Amino acid sequence: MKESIREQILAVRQQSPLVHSITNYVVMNNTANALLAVGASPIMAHAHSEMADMVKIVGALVINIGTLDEYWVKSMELAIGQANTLGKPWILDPVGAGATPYRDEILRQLLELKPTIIRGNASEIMALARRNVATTKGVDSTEESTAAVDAARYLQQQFGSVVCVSGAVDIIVGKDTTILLSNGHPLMAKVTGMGCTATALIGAFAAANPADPFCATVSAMALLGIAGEKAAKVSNGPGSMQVNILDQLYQLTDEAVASMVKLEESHV
Ligand SMILES: Nc1ncnc2c1ncn2[C@@H]1O[C@H](COP(=O)(O)OP(=O)(O)O)[C@@H](O)[C@H]1O
Ligand SMILES: Cc1ncsc1CCOP(=O)(O)O
Ligand SMILES: [Mg+2]
Repeated sequence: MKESIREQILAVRQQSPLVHSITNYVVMNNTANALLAVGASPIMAHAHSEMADMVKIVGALVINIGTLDEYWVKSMELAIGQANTLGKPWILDPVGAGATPYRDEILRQLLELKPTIIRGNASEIMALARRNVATTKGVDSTEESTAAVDAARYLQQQFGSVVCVSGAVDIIVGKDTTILLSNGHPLMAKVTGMGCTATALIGAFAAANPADPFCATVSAMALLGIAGEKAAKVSNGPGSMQVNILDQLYQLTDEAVASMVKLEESHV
């Protein structure tokens, strides 16, 4: 797996894939900068009239419901329809799942379109699977990622998606394999849009490596976690952390990621 992570990082830098995001107002700038820092190319667009043409020219589509509304939901459906027709990977970030009935109903409809990859925090993944949802706190998790493993497995089996639950430990659930990554730093959760950034980077890795969405997800999460770890060492708080992560995403070599990754694999 470590060798595959190295190859995937190099593939993103060599190919510089174009990633289309329909994402929320809060994180547009952060995620565009993170995509550029890893060597990918961002485009954000949501006009109905250009969705089908836009998806034709991109390598992957990121759907993030953070600040959804009725117009944007239609944009999402048009873009996903085209991605599915063309066999391009699309990644769902169920921001705030469980917060309101509207959000949950839209997510139910989006799940039927079978995302290639789903990435959310534990509360969101549990709400998405409608499992053990005790509490929700908007966009932040009230649960540890380990509490959402059953929910992630359920989603994987039901919709065929690779499912990533992020948190102190990132858990990536594929058809036959589950990988746990223990990189990262608590300061990452103090920067808004860190989860959305994870999802955007997964988009870049899935675009460069469409044949292996599981490994693409592991690679993106490993890179971000290690960038967070290194950034935290030179940051004074959330403000400097936000910019230092971008520098680390830009500077980290594939060798450094392979040597620093804390990865545990289970075949279940
Ligand atoms: N306590 C923590 N320790 C280490 N890494 C963390 C921690 N909390 C979040 N992260 C990292 O921050 C990124 C965003 O994850 P998370 O905070 O779960 O997403 P969201 O912003 O959607 O709630 C992931 O790369 C995750 O590994
Ligand atoms: C605060 C907020 N409100 C709507 S979207 C959003 C950003 C959430 O970003 P993340 O899930 O990456 O923390
Ligand atoms: Mg989130």
